[in-house]
Amino acid sequence: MHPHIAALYNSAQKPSRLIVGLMSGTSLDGLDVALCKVSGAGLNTHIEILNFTTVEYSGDYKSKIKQVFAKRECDLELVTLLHPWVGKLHGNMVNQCLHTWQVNPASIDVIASHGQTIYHCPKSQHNHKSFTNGTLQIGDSDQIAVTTGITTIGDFRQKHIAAGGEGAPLAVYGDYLFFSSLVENRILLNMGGIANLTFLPKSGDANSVFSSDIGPGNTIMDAYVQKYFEGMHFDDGAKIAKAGKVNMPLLHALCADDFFNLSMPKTTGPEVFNLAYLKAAQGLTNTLDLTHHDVMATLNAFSANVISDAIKQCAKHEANCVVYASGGGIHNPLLMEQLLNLCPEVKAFKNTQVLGIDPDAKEAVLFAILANECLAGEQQHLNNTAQGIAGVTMGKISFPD
Ligand SMILES: Nc1ncnc2c1ncn2[C@@H]1O[C@H](COP(=O)(O)OP(=O)(O)OP(=O)(O)O)[C@@H](O)[C@H]1O
Ligand SMILES: CC(=O)N[C@H]1[C@@H]2OC[C@@H](O2)[C@@H](O)[C@@H]1O[C@H](C)C(=O)O
Repeated sequence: MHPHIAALYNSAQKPSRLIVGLMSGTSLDGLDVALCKVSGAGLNTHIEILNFTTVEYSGDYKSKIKQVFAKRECDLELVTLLHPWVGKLHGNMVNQCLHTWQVNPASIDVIASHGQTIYHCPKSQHNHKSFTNGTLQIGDSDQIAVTTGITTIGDFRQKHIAAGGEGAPLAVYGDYLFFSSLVENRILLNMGGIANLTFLPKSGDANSVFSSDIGPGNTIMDAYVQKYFEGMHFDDGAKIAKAGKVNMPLLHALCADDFFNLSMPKTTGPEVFNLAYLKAAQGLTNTLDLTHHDVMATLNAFSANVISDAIKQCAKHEANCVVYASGGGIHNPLLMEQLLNLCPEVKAFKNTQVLGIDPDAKEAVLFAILANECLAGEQQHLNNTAQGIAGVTMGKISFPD
C-alpha cells in the first residue's frame, strides 16, 4: 500500500484528527486558517477550534486576483499562472501559522482547502443552453501539499456540480451535522461578501433542511468603499453608511433583480452584484449624483432588506426560528440593527459563538468538516437533489510527494 494511503487509512480510524481548514472568500480580505481537532463523523462530529486567524492579503494579492475575479473576460495566461501561485501562497501561510502556533506539521492529519473562487455561474445566470452549472476555484491543492508536506483535500465544489448541484452553498453539509437541534428551529445565517443561510428544523428531518444564497452581504458595499474611499477596504463600523440617508427609489430598484424572485435554493456572486449593478439601478432612478454616504446607507439597507426577506421565507416554514449569524457582516452594527428591526418574527438573533464556533471561523471550519467526512464519514446524511443538496462526498486528495 502507498504510505500516504496507509496514513490516511490510519487517520480515518483515529478517535480524533487535526485538520487545518482554509477559506478564502469573496471579500478577498485574507485567508481564514482554523486549526481544528475533529472527532467522530456524521451526526457525531465534534469540533474544537484550537487556533484561528485570518492572514491578511497584501495589496499585491488583491490586485492580481481582482484582474480575473468575477470577470467575464480576462487574461487566460494570468489565470493559469495564478492557480499554482495562490496554492503556494496559501501553503506558505499555513506554514507560517503552524510555526507561530508552535504546532508540528507532522501532527496535522490533513489540510482542507477551499481555494479562491474566481468565477461562479449557475445555469440561472449564464445564457448557454448547452452548459450546466459552473464554478471555478483556484489555488492548487498539490501546491499546498508540496509546500507544507501535509496531505491536502481541496476543490470541494466540483463534485457538487457533477451531481447536479450549483457548487454552493456547501455550508448546509456542515450546518446539518454540527448545528442541528431537536429543541429549536434554527437558521444559520452567514454574511460574507455574499450572504447565505441554512434552515434546520427541530424535527431533524433531513428532507426539510434547505440552504440557499440570499444575495449581497458586503460585496457591493466593499467594492464601493474601495473605489471611492482611498485606502479603505470596508465601511468599518458602518460609519460611512450611518452618516447617510437611504434613498428609497434606489433601494427599490436594487431589490428588483430577477434573482430575488427565484425560489430557493439558488446561488449567486459578485458576477451579478457589483458596481455595474449599482450604476444601472442609479441610472434607472436618476440617482447617479447621490452623495457617497447616501449610496452607502442605501446599499446597507439593500443587504438588510434581502437578508430579512430570506429569513422571513424560512420563518414561514416553521415559527419561532432562532437565527445564528456568522461572517464579517456581524461586525456591521447598522446591518445588524436593521435586521433586528425587519425580522420581528424571529425568536432571537444570536451568533454562532454561543454554539461553540467563532463566527469569523465558521466557513474555514466547514471545510475541515467536509474533509473529515471525506476521510471518516460512513454514509451521506443529506441527499435531496430537489433542494440542491446532492448526497455526495466532496474533495480531491493531493499528496505531498
Ligand atoms: N468592523 C467591521 N465593520 C463593518 N464591516 C465589517 C467589519 N469587519 C468585517 N466586515 C465586513 O465583513 C467582510 C468580510 O467578511 P467575510 O470574511 O465573512 O467574507 P468572505 O468569507 O470573504 O465572503 P464569502 O462568505 O462571501 O465568501 C469585510 O469585507 C467587511 O465588509
Ligand atoms: C462559489 C462560491 O465560492 N460561493 C461562496 C460565496 O460566499 C458565500 C456564498 O457565496 C456561498 O454560496 C459560498 O461559500 C460558502 C462557504 C458555501 O458554499 O456555503
